[in-house]
Amino acid sequence: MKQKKAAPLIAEVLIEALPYIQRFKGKTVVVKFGGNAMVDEALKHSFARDIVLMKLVGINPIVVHGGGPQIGQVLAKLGKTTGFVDGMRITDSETMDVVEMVLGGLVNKEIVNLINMNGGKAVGLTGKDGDFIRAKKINLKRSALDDDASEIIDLGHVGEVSSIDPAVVDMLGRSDFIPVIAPIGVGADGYSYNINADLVAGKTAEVLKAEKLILLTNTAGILDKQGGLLTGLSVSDIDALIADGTISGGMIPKTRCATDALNGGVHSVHIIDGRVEHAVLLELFTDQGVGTLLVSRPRC
Ligand SMILES: Nc1ncnc2c1ncn2[C@@H]1O[C@H](COP(=O)(O)OP(=O)(O)O)[C@@H](O)[C@H]1O
Ligand SMILES: CC(=O)N[C@@H](CCC(=O)OP(=O)(O)O)C(=O)O
Repeated sequence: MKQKKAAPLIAEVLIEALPYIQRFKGKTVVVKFGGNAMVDEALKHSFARDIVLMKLVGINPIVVHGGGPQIGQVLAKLGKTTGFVDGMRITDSETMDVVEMVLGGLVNKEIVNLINMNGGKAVGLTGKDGDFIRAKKINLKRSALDDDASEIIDLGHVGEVSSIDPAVVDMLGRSDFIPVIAPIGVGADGYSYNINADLVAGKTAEVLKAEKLILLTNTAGILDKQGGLLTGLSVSDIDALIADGTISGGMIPKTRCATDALNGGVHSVHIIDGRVEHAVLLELFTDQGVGTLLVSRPRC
């Protein structure tokens, strides 16, 4: 039986959420669910419930998902290995087929199903649906920070977003539906492109003029070299942390997309710990928030 004295606490929590619900009602929030955050069933359900609750209180959640580890598992079963450069998977034609099957099929439909099982109405999309994510082959310089570097690394079918048509996602989001987007784009040549999910989330947030972009991952946020949590970071702080090697691997595209989104008008970006139950609700509706907050300018 529930203890009676918990009731004032519940009321307190709900009241704490009220100003946030009022502030975010009618606003779009893009939530990126990273493959590393999809670690166990309970967490996946808590994520889905958070998304459903957001929709019910009048926020417009748009889910963009990853699935890097899930792609890796299927590739391993097929006896195939792939390398990464700056957090991007080198993607040959065979790997692209696996990426499309895993992201557009397995992972996308799992998330759609989870949201629907928890009372939402999710609709899964890849960038091919309605031709809404146009992609082009990514040109990665030998050093991501060196604009003058002449050597381009060929990552195969890895793309970057050339444009996003917001119409289909906007239409779904304005109705009862919750769009769930797999990060696959289509080129002018009709080929599929494997796009890092963080990049798709950032561009989607920018194009939809989202209030917030929330990136769930498998760390407490951006950590310093001693493992301490960093927060209140500006675009210039991020550049410095990449240059000195504090930010590396998969955190590079994540922070790059975050800074692009901030420069593109998204109000705030949060990198939060997807291993914590209800991390999205804790970030949105509580005074303390969680994880790393990124802002466009240094805070005074
Ligand atoms: N400074 C940093 N702070 C936190 N994580 C970092 C940092 N630098 C590199 N990383 C790595 O980035 C990973 C998150 O990126 P990624 O594996 O692509 O996750 P996701 O699947 O959530 O997109 C972390 O698990 C960690 O290994
Ligand atoms: C180009 C590139 O690297 N694409 C990613 C797409 C999935 C992704 O981004 O998944 P996470 O968010 O779980 O890392 C990949 O192939 O793994």
